[in-house]
Amino acid sequence: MSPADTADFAIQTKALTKSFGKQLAVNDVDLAVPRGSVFGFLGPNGSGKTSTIRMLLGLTQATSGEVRMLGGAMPDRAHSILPRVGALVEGPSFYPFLTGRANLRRLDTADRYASGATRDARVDAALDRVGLTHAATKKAHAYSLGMKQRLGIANALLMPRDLLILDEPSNGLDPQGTREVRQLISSLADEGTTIFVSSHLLSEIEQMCTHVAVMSAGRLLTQGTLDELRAQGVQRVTVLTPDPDDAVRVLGGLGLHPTLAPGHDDEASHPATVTAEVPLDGLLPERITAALVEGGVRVRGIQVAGASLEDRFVDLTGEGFDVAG
Ligand SMILES: Nc1ncnc2c1ncn2[C@@H]1O[C@H](COP(=O)(O)OP(=O)(O)OP(=O)(O)O)[C@@H](O)[C@H]1O
Repeated sequence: MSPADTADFAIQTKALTKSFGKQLAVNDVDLAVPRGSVFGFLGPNGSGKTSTIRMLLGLTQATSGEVRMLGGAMPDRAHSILPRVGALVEGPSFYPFLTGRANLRRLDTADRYASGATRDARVDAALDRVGLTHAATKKAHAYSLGMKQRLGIANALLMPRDLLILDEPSNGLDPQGTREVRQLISSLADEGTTIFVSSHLLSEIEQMCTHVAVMSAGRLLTQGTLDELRAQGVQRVTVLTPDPDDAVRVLGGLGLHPTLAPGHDDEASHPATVTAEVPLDGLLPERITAALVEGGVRVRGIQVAGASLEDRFVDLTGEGFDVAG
């Protein structure tokens, strides 16, 4: 990857691979995360998200492949890149009997790029940024999970960042905590920070991201904007009719591959359901309806519905996604 190729990307990987013994946790992954995006890194548990993130940040060595972040090669240029990258990986750990503010001061002290002269101001600004000023003097053990997660994000924000990498930031949070984290991510994105956020929850990615990449069993199945992914799907036509055989014939004549829903009792007056996939760039609904009517099919109902992102991801991964918020 030449630097010119990577100028528009906050993160770019090429053939990134990590194996643990015989197991390929991350298999030949080419990620391209545009600058300014909120990029959702979606995949079921165990699909290789955390291993990828750990390689991006230089926390573990890649078995093979390349990583560039903010235009520089990792891990060679880590010393100039990492100060511009904030990260929340595998849940923050804090000293329970120190206050939120004292915890952040401690963590900042451990950062060799952070200046002691500006520490107090930066800690207070980060607490303010995540809405924890009121709880700054509370001990961390008294924080709710959502507050702890926000304190973890505050830690990632102690220095000005061009890129934030957040591994499952809503893990273990209740709906209110999830909402708080989502709002925080949106407002950080509004300020121009590129955000790379992993999740196993499709609904979460759909609500806050501009882009998404889908991982399954170590492989990157697809990536792009949410709209691009939706556009890759298919639509489905569903016809309710007492003339299912004619409907199958007419739809077949339009080049579709219709199927009759099971359970039809062949009783002439009972409507049956016939469905077929329709390519998104294919037939218009009105053309399908006209062909059915012209073919003598008594249409009691017709619906042409787009595939949801969820359908698309199930198609891609062959597994159900956790869609709950
Ligand atoms: N240190 C390790 N040693 C051996 N196997 C590992 C190690 N770390 C991860 N793995 C395996 O690699 C695969 C990918 O794990 P990884 O944690 O990257 O997935 P993930 O998508 O982040 O899932 P989760 O959300 O559950 O963490 C899993 O099968 C996991 O068991």
